[in-house]
Amino acid sequence: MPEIAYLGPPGTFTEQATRLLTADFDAELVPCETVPVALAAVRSGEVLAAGVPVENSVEGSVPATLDALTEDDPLIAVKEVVIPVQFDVFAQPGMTLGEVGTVASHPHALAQVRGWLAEALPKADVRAVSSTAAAAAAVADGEYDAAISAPVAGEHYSSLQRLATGIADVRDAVTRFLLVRRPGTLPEPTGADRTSICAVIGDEVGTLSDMLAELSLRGINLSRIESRPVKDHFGHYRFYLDFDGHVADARIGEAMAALQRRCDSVRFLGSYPKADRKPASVRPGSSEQAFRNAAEWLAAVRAGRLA
Ligand SMILES: O=C(O)C(=O)Cc1ccccc1
Repeated sequence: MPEIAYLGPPGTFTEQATRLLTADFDAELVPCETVPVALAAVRSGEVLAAGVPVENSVEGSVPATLDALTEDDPLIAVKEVVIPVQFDVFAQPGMTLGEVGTVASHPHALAQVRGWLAEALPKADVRAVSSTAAAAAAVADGEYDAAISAPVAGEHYSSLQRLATGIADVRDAVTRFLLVRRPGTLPEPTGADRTSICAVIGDEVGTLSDMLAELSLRGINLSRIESRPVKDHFGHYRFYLDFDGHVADARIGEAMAALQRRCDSVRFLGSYPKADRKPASVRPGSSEQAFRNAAEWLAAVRAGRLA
């Protein structure tokens, strides 16, 4: 049975997402302490793939994932899922909110309950740990007084009591997760796909706008752009781009080839079906047929077949 790594321990949001990402095959889920550890297990071949959090509707992208995707051998995303995230508070039995002196969670979770913490636990010492379930496990071990975790953590750490539920500052928050594996055959285009790339561009006038123009000229919808520093080169950045379409689509292929010419480097991070299954809107001049017609026309011109 293929092994699939995820940000553990059991009871994380990433475990729930990874179960959905692997719902169509038999998989054994392997908890890892961090996202880089999970991705290293994919790179070394220890596991087939990993489920990782990539972006949250409130707190933005997960920097550890973006960095770990690009700072070593290439990996590609083959599937995405978006799940709602709600948070509960867990503590040892008998403890009241007023007695909580230390509260732990994943940094992304802490950022999404800032308002609640300020109101309900204004004096508590807030500790960032590797995941929401790691926080619950640490509370069960007596390291902290309270954990902010996924509601499902209550099933895994059953010695704990739930002190509060639904504490997120923004209701309806969602997080996007990717299933990532070593490069190989790509998922088939579905007409409702997303492509992710990471591009490094020079510190010169117009390079970013030229890069974006390659997409807009071909009617490609950019759904996310994010920059992260190239760590050993102050002032240089990697740009992470998500756009609608599959690398097998003519307009996407042409845009990627243009980016490869213009940018210092481009890393392909995958083409995979969008979680919302919304088909890409394609302008008439950018359709597959339009590209085929144009290629045939050009071939004819070059062969001297036109009057
Ligand atoms: O710690 C977890 O449970 C995770 O899966 C990471 C995370 C944290 C907060 C929101 C979404 C994902």
